[in-house]
Amino acid sequence: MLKEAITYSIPKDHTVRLVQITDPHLFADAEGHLLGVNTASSLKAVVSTVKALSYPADLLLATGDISQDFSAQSYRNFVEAVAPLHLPCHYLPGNHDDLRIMTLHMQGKHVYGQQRVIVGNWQIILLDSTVHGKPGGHLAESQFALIRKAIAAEPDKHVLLVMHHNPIHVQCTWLDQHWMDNGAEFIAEMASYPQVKGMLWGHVHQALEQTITGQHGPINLMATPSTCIQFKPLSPYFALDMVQPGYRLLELHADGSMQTNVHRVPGERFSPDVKASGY
Ligand SMILES: Nc1ncnc2c1ncn2[C@@H]1O[C@@H]2COP(=O)(O)O[C@H]2[C@H]1O
Ligand SMILES: [Fe+2]
Repeated sequence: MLKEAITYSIPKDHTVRLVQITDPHLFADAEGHLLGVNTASSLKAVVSTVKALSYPADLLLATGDISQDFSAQSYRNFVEAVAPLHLPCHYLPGNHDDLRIMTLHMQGKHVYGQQRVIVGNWQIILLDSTVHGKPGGHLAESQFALIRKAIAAEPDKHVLLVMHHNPIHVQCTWLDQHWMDNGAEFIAEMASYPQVKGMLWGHVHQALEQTITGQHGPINLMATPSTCIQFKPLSPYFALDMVQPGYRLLELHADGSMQTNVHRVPGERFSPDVKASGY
């Protein structure tokens, strides 16, 4: 059975505007640090940067690794931290999340863990790519089934697929061992659906944009920086990047095209421990 979608009544010719925030790695303790970065402070800086833009977003996507300590309080902290944006928040789990604790404590009037959103001329499908106890991902058959049913239920909507793990390699050897290990199958099937226009994820703590040619036209692949530490692109071994925490804005046009940009916190406030070799 396909669960009901959350539907926003926005005119079909309207451009849908999204903010994506990913990998905040929060702790119960507001003083919690990940490799030298206070993750509550860096998320707060990202939220302030988004707010300062006065971007007319329709909703917020939170794409996993909300917590670094699996605590109930870390999830409550997240809901409180993004409240100043006054946006409905749609979330999915990452490898550092516990979906049960997350579901219980990511609570708020407009906080949703449901897997489908219908907004304007678009259907956004939020997938669970996690594998219990593992940093890497895999897309289960149940998630493929969800996508097939969702597309069949709304064949006239353009589709944005959102997940935590990267379905393609990002060319960081150490990190690519933790990718979505059936990403190639996933991409091959998705490329056959005319509705699928984009795929969006977190996990890799860096910005990446690629366009692939689907059977019916281009598909945009997008990865987004974490709101805390950044991984150095194209590094064979674990290495942090000194660029600042960031987020992504997306404009989904009614004709199926999209525009998107990554933005970062201004200044040089956040400097992780460059000598770190992992976490
Ligand atoms: N040095 C390392 N080598 C391989 N994996 C690592 C290393 N350090 C951390 N990781 C894992 O790789 C993951 C990539 O991003 P995550 O935020 O999911 O969390 C990270 C850890 O689970
Ligand atoms: Fe992460």
